[in-house]
Amino acid sequence: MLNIEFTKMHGLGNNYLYINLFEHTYDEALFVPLAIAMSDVNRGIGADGLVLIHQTADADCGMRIFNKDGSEASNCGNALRCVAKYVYDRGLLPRATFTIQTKSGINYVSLQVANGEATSITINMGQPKFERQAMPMQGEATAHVIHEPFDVDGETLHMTNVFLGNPHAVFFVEHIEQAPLYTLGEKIEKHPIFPERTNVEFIEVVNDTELNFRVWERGSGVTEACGTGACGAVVAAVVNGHCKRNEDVTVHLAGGDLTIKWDEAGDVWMTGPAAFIADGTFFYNQ
Ligand SMILES: N[C@H](CCC[C@H](N)C(=O)O)C(=O)O
Repeated sequence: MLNIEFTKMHGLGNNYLYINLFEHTYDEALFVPLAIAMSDVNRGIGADGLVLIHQTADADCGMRIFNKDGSEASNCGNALRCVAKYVYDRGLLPRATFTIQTKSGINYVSLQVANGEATSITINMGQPKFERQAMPMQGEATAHVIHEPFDVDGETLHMTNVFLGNPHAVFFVEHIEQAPLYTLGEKIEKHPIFPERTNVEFIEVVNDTELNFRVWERGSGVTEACGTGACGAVVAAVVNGHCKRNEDVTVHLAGGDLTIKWDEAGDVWMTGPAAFIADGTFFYNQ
């Protein structure tokens, strides 16, 4: 049996189990089954997935994220904010600005701090891509998908695709509470047109600086919040003429609000909270 020390944290209710690889070393083959076992709410701890905090020569620290089905993703906005809070509050990186490496690149982080704790975290989430090949999505490799008809389960929706280190299929709806999250979320996630699946976001435009948002996440299902998804939603809203570049947009997710801006330089900025829930030991029977 392996005793696995972990910290549970959440970003607007999107909760992960964090393992500090600055202090522990495990076999690489362990992480996928461990993500599944620890995320299980009945026989494990219960979470949306597993996040590894590790050292890297390319940035001040590194992060890997596994969804609760064990699939590894290349980026995670809520986990980035939680990792930033973890390494600052626990003294691994006692600085208010630093970089975190993910599989999709290097993210610049700046913290608002009070009494030795990070109270709000701002992250440069990089520049969006729109080509089908980026998602990836079948069809003409360099084509963009902006408000295009998309047939699923006998319905025709209009889809906008945005890649921000991970794929987002974004759909605008009249009323967010009527979004077909549970009826179509998984069908879109696993649609054969997406060979590596996709995250699925439904957006209601409140006005040009406010969006209501719900998400079906690849590999985790419905979650309270999705940071990369909120960034993708704002980018999709701008390219569809609902919001403006270089303006703060408030995204109302089920778990709370994020402030997102797609600036003139092309970078997408995300600002929001992160919180500790518990420290613990998981007794893992391999
Ligand atoms: N399910 C996502 C990873 C987690 C992203 C989300 N939790 C966020 O905060 O960005 C994927 O497979 O691409």
